[in-house]
Amino acid sequence: MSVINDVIAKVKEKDPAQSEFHQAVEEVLHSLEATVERHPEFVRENIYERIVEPDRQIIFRVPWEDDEGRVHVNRGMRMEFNNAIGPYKGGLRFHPSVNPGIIKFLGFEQIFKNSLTTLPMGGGKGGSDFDPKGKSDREIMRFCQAFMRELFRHIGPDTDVPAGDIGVGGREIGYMFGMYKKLVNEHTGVLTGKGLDFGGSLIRPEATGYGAVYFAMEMIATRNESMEGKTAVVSGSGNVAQYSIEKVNELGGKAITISDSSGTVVDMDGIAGERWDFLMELKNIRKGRVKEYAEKFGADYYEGRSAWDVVSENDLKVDIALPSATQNEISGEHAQALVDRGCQVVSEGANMPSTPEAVKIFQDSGLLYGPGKAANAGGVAVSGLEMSQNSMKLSWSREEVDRKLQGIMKDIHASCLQAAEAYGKPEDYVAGANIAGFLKVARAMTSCGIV
Ligand SMILES: NC(=O)C1=CN([C@@H]2O[C@H](COP(=O)(O)OP(=O)(O)OC[C@H]3O[C@@H](n4cnc5c(N)ncnc54)[C@H](O)[C@@H]3O)[C@@H](O)[C@H]2O)C=CC1
Ligand SMILES: O=C(O)CCC(=O)C(=O)O
Repeated sequence: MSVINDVIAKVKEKDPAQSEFHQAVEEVLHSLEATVERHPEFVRENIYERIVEPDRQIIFRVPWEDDEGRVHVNRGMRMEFNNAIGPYKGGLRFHPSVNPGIIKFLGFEQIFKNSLTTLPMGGGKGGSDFDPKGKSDREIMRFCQAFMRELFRHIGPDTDVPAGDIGVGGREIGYMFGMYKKLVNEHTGVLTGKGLDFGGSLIRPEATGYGAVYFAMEMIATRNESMEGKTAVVSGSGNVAQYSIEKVNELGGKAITISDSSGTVVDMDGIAGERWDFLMELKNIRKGRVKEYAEKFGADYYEGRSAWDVVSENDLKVDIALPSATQNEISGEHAQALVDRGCQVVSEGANMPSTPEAVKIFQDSGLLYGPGKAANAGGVAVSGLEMSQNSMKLSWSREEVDRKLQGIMKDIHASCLQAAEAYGKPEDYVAGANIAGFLKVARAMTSCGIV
């Protein structure tokens, strides 16, 4: 059996129920086949097997009290995956679907994504099966405090620096930061995505969405095209979706969809101006459903259908797809429908939103497909810039951070293409992202010995 197949078989044997983790490992390791012959030192040091095993898996109880005085117990976790090139870094997800396999897939992806940013950050991810939907602000605060009462002993500005992900935004980061500060009696950059008044960076909220659109622009530019006049289908309506839409509008494109777990809105007039402002208020302040947007502006609403179902079932023209909700949201059938509707670019704001069948269809069709670990790296890149600003005890202007973000996305795009070319997979962004992200981490692991 090849080194790669042997490692994949062991991963499946050890944790048979972790399908998302298997999926992420298979995708990355198959891309790395090309590195095996060229780097006997990585085989000798058994880097391929070492990199799929987290350094540490922390799982803990989170007891909290609701507004009626009832006590609930959720499960919290933090997968500290790999710190070869810097402190563990990656978000926290609060969603009822959270389990160790999902957090491991996210933590594993984060290793390569963080390496691609060129900033010194290792990979980690965490979260809880807590469901924020329908909870009062005080309940969210009590949950975040209870979560941090255990997590604080495992993290630190030079050890592990969490941030947001699904269900965790500025409000939750604020509550967790408050509890960390109370427990440790230190005001340090232990979390990113903080409020601007207490150490946050300008552009961090925007960074993942803006970055995914910057990455899409880099890809389109290889075909001498631009965003001007392009129609974009966006899934989700949270942080990543909101700022992807804003950037598409700013660059002369038109974003026509938003979705949540209840359904999808199609607004052929474009989600811009007062409509985008309404979305921001609806989702970030009132925590309402996208259906209200359709009611307010008379847009079409498809109950129980995802953005990709709607594309498949209707004759929607699509130039650009920006999946920004969750893993495996795009099936093979959805992918085929996108290709059939003329989609030219897929830039993944979400982590692993395309199933392996979808990825194959995208790649075989010749469409420009930017995998999440490259396309959505702008969020963690600006988190890295927040860490730098915290260490230096200064803050950069909006323009400065955005300029750095654009430079990083451009460089990630170039490194993907260079690595793909160098390892015999020209123009393959999946292979390029995996190989470029891996090489730096593998060299660091080799240099640091067997630890
Ligand atoms: N926030 C960040 O900086 C980064 C986020 N990501 C990824 O982007 C994606 C979206 O994250 P955020 O916008 O931060 O979260 P969010 O909590 O702000 O928004 C999540 C959105 O996805 C939708 N969603 C979640 N689960 C769903 C499901 N099972 N079915 C349908 N819709 C669902 C929600 O309704 C919501 O609109 C996730 O895959 C996340 O891992 C990736 C890189 C960085
Ligand atoms: O900003 C961060 O540290 C984490 C962002 C994140 O969770 C991700 O890139 O998926």
